[in-house]
Amino acid sequence: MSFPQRVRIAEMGPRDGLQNESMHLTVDDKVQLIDQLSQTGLNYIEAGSFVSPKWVPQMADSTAVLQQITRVPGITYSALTPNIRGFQDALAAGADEVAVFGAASESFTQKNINCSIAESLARFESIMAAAQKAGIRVRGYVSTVVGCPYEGDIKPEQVAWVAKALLDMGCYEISLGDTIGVGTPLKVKRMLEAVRKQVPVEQLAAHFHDTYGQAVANLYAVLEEGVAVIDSSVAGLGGCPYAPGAAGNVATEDVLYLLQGLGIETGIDLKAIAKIGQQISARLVRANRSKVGLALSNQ
Ligand SMILES: CC(C)(COP(=O)([O-])OP(=O)([O-])OC[C@H]1O[C@@H](n2cnc3c(N)ncnc32)[C@H](O)[C@@H]1OP(=O)([O-])[O-])[C@@H](O)C(=O)NCCC(=O)NCCSC(=O)C[C@@](C)(O)CC(=O)[O-]
Repeated sequence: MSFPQRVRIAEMGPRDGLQNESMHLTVDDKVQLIDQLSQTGLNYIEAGSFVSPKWVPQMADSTAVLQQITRVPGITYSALTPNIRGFQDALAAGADEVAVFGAASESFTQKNINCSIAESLARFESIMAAAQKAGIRVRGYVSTVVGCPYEGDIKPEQVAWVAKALLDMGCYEISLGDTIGVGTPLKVKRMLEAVRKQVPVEQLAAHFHDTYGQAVANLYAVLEEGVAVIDSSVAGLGGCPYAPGAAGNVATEDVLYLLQGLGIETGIDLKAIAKIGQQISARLVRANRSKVGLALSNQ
């Protein structure tokens, strides 16, 4: 396989990022972040999630956020929905698209959404039916695709099975999450090899966390195999509340720098993203976790 000519970045900062930052931002702060990101050339921003506020209090104000952002034509503002109630709330708030989220590990599924993998798939079926009726596209996540904080290594065939189940129920794209960032290039390649026997590579996205600093290397490995959609968070914001110790998503700045070096188009302004990364890190009173962002800020 050869590298794709163009890659679509799905910006996760406002959702995956902020859901796990200890400082809770105001609605105005979140709206400002999304509005700034909307001016950088991104065309996909995950803006919030419609989950239980007892489980993830940081996302409790997603309705207000989605209602107050300034929408830029051509950008998809998406939201995470674990059940039919979340789907209805996301729809009412004006989400353009929703995402269901499952996992390849039974224990992680229990800790994250309080049900088994089979029960989660049944819940998603009802979201799929409602989404189809409303004309809304649904993205599917599979978490813990190489390792689970509770079960250790995960078999590639198990990931392929869950990914195929999401595809079969109607998800247009499956995002493969290395939730705790334990992957290495060989491991993610082996996982991808199994998944692409079940799901066309054109319908796969890579969602890698950077806990062990391997995310950019892992992305290089899957780009070589033709994956052309990458999830990332400005300044490497976040982590996962049910994956203790996990770092945030790979930083958008770091991904853009990698892609620029490979001559792969994204249409996104790296300097503009880096500036936002510095600002949001300062607002959260935390270090910027993008090496590229830090390097650019010193120029
Ligand atoms: C799925 C549930 C709700 C089940 O939680 P449950 O406790 O089994 O559900 P329940 O139906 O018994 O409801 C419990 C309470 O939650 C309420 N509730 C129920 N549903 C909703 C809703 N949609 N919105 C708002 N409230 C809701 C419901 O009304 C009730 O309220 P109470 O009567 O106690 O006051 C819960 O486990 C949950 O919200 N989990 C979300 C966990 C989460 O958001 N995790 C982070 C996102 S996943 C991730 O980050 C990974 C990813 C996607 O990025 C990829 C990767 O990195 O791998």
